[in-house]
Amino acid sequence: MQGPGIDAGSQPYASMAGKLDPRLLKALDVMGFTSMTPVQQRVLTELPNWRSDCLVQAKTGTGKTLAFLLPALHCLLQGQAPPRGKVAILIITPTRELAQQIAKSCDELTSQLTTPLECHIAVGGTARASAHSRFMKGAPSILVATPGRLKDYLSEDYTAQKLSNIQTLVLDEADTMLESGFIADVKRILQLIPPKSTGWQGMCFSATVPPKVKDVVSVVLKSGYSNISTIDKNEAPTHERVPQYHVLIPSVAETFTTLASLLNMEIKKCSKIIVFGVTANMVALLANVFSEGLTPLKVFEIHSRLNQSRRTKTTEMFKEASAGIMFASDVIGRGMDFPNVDLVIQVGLPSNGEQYVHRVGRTARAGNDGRAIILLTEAESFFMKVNRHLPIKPHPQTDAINAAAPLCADAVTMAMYSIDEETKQRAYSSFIGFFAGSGLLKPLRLDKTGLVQMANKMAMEGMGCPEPPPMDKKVIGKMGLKGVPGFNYASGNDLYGGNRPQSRSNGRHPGKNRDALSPGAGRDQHGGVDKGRRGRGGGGGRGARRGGRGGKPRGA
Ligand SMILES: Nc1ncnc2c1ncn2[C@@H]1O[C@H](COP(=O)(O)OP(=O)(O)OP(=O)(O)O)[C@@H](O)[C@H]1O
Repeated sequence: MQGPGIDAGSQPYASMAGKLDPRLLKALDVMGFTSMTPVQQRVLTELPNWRSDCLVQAKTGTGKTLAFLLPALHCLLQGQAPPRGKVAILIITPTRELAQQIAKSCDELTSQLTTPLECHIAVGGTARASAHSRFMKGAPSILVATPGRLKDYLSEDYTAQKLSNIQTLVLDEADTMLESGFIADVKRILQLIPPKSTGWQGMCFSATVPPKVKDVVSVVLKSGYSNISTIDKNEAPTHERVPQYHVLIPSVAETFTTLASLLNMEIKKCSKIIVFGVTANMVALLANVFSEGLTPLKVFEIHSRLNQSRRTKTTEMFKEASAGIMFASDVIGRGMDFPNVDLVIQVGLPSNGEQYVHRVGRTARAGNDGRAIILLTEAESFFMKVNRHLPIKPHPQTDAINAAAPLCADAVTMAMYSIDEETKQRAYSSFIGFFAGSGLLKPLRLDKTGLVQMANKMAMEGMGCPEPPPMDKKVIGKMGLKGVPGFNYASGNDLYGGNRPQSRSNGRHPGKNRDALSPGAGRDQHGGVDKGRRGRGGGGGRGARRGGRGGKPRGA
């Protein structure tokens, strides 16, 4: 169980006998964890006491989950427990998968108690009624939640009563929880639980703590909180055990062939790989295309456009798998612990340097080794310049990868031919929406017309579309691109009207997703519906026609 280097130089857990609750120590033993990881050791030995507020930073995959669970559970077991049925430990995470993973670790840690502690989950995308009923009827001591569903629980007085005796509040992935996407929810949640003055402990954990986080951390931590970091100021926030490379391509049109070429080369060395794409719909396209015989490895797919039961099943299967490629959006970009991932590939830009670090951190966990590669266009290579602290070097086989890319063109074209137009259209639309809404046009030196031209090039040269995929005028307007030339305009009716031919469907994309045509169909790091970001535009997602139509392409 121990990774080869995870416990280097750290204390054995046996040294905590008499300090840490013996049932937790026994559970650690059963889990096979004999030594503390550095962050676990620092938290357990340096906090003034285990009820102290803290901001803790340690690299990805170094055991931060146990570093917050152990002191919180110890205090619950050894201190004055709240009345039965009331939650003592509240853990907030950005994604549903991470909530499920943390709850599992919590259950393992409490497995040696005679009367088990109940750890419940409150996340979106699941049957709310049954989870809520279990929560209300049960005796939950720990709740792991995503912000949207937690806010929903807290908005009902009788449910909020269950959370009226909080002892510890943990913000996992604290920097993202305190960023613009989540901070409003977190602040609302804080208004609905007992005030900080009641004395609950605040714990904030992340592998990345950009300076701006320290300005807002006071919403959960009281001044004078302990600041623990296992990362030296001058050190890169990624593992030294992860060589990191970039592969540059002249234009987005080469994305698919270059990725095919790169994977052909890499699977000689790596068998468990995660490929991150820029948007959920782009990930869906990649997963579909590579399922069409472009790789001998089993293909997995995860993003917010899939229903939660499928996401959960895929997560479990990929955790168990010894080999395979997971095409993923940022729903698994942070915190997720998939054992033995050899390689992380990022196709296109991450949302920022922090997100790059977290994605890379899906490999080389628990002391293991790994590699990371980012595939960017020449124009996107500004990412390396603005993130000079990241040790990303040119891939030593860039020339060979680029030279072999055209040889993959026929296979990619064939694979693209078998993909339904709706999947391509959604990828195209989300790609435009992502760039239009991200503030990336300036560093890319693109204007809006250039963006549409870039997307059209990708669609027609990379995805095999005979013309730019149709776009609803309203959606274009919402993206702030009204009047920009190059679109293949279509009204919602034309896009989804009754005279569409049958599209190929393999059951993977039920097409009930309205987001694909909305400007909100961009980044996927907040786990989709939990944040209430579902798009309003589009029409109810039925098939689309092969080859598109519905309006003249202008320009492009
Ligand atoms: N003391 C330990 N000894 C050996 N392995 C451990 C120990 N503690 C945790 N691990 C294992 O290390 C892996 C990474 O742990 P965890 O997921 O908590 O990392 P993390 O620091 O939270 O990562 P991230 O920043 O990506 O969220 C898990 O597989 C976990 O079981």
